[in-house]
Amino acid sequence: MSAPHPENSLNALGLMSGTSLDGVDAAIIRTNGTTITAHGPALTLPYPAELRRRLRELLDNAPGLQPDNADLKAVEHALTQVHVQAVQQLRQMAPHMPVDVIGFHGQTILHQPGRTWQIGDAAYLSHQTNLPVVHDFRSADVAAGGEGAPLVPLYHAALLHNRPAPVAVLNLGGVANLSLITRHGQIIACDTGPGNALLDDWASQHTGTPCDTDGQLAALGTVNAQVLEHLLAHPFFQQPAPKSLDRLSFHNALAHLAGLSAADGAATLVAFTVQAIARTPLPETPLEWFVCGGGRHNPTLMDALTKALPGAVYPAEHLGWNGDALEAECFGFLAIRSLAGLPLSLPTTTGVPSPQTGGRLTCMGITPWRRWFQTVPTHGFSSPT
Ligand SMILES: Nc1ncnc2c1ncn2[C@@H]1O[C@H](COP(=O)(O)OP(=O)(O)OP(=O)(O)O)[C@@H](O)[C@H]1O
Ligand SMILES: CC(=O)N[C@H]1[C@@H]2OC[C@@H](O2)[C@@H](O)[C@@H]1O[C@H](C)C(=O)O
Repeated sequence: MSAPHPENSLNALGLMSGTSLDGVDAAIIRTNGTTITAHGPALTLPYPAELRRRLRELLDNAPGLQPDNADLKAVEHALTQVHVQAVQQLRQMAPHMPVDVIGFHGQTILHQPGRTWQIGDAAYLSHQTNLPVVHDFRSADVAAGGEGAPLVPLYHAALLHNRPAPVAVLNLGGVANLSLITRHGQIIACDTGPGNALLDDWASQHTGTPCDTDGQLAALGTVNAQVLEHLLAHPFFQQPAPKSLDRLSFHNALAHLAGLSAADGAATLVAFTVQAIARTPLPETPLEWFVCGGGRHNPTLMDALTKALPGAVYPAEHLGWNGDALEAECFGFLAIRSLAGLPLSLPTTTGVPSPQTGGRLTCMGITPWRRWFQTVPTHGFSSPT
């Protein structure tokens, strides 16, 4: 299939609710699914503490839950309502970029080999916003034998198209993942290990704060080398890429920190995140690493990364990107790729046997698209009124 023409670009609003469970990231981009012709505004709408607590409870219980479970449905509705608000607020901020379509990731509550589960009510979101919604981005990849994650590498590659290779993007979310673009333009990707999720849990247990704000606790501690090596002995690190993780894949790791002071535990968890990245085998060594995701706000983590990684380490803003909005932008980008029938994943990003399309379209109120539909030859059928 030939690449879509830049003039066929649409304004896509991407929505991402990540593994940190902290809120919804929303961003607008203009794209044809290959190039990004404009970046619009972005915002983050935090979840109320009670919703965060209920989401965490869902994650902990997800393996035994039925899709029609009443609590699950209630949380899904509350979560979707926050997404609706995010869309409404962002549209008000961008009257110059009227939204054509929403890319809605939803919230992953379970991610295991052969099974990935995102909650979020696309029909309600579409109805409330009167916009078409592309969602369910991971199922087709998993059904075809892929990991279903990470999906952001094709967006990273689009952003990096004129950067000297080898070059990498590193996302430090609840889970960390990287994309490497090689000299020959190959896109290699995987989840690397924990990002901030364990550190968040540790900080919340020891200081009552939702994260180790500005890395202050970890900066006071000393890495326990023995515990660190124990953590890095997890079988995940022996698996070849592509590979992916669940928010709770390393949940038991905190038990290995028992007996450490709050500061030493935090320092050891920072080293765990960093060493998991530094030890990920890559076919080429990146000249530059561009770091996005909330972890780049943690100076202790960024300093440790800079020391451990070969090549220069920069926050995403070094290239003028918004490092808090990249994943949301990505799901706008993938929504357009889905509509254009372009792959969302590759054998080198998710392990899927061949480049894989994906996403599902839900249209409850398609007013913006009626104009478009009415221009399409109807072969004897009349257009909807
Ligand atoms: N000032 C800060 N100091 C330390 N950590 C911070 C700071 N700001 C954000 N973070 C970290 O960033 C996390 C949120 O990151 P982000 O929003 O990228 O995660 P996510 O998108 O939910 O995760 P994922 O990419 O795995 O889906 C917070 O949970 C926190 O750990
Ligand atoms: C199953 C799932 O939701 N995975 C997330 C998670 O958060 C980071 C990492 O693990 C990544 O694999 C993925 O998110 C991004 C957006 C991705 O698919 O690329």
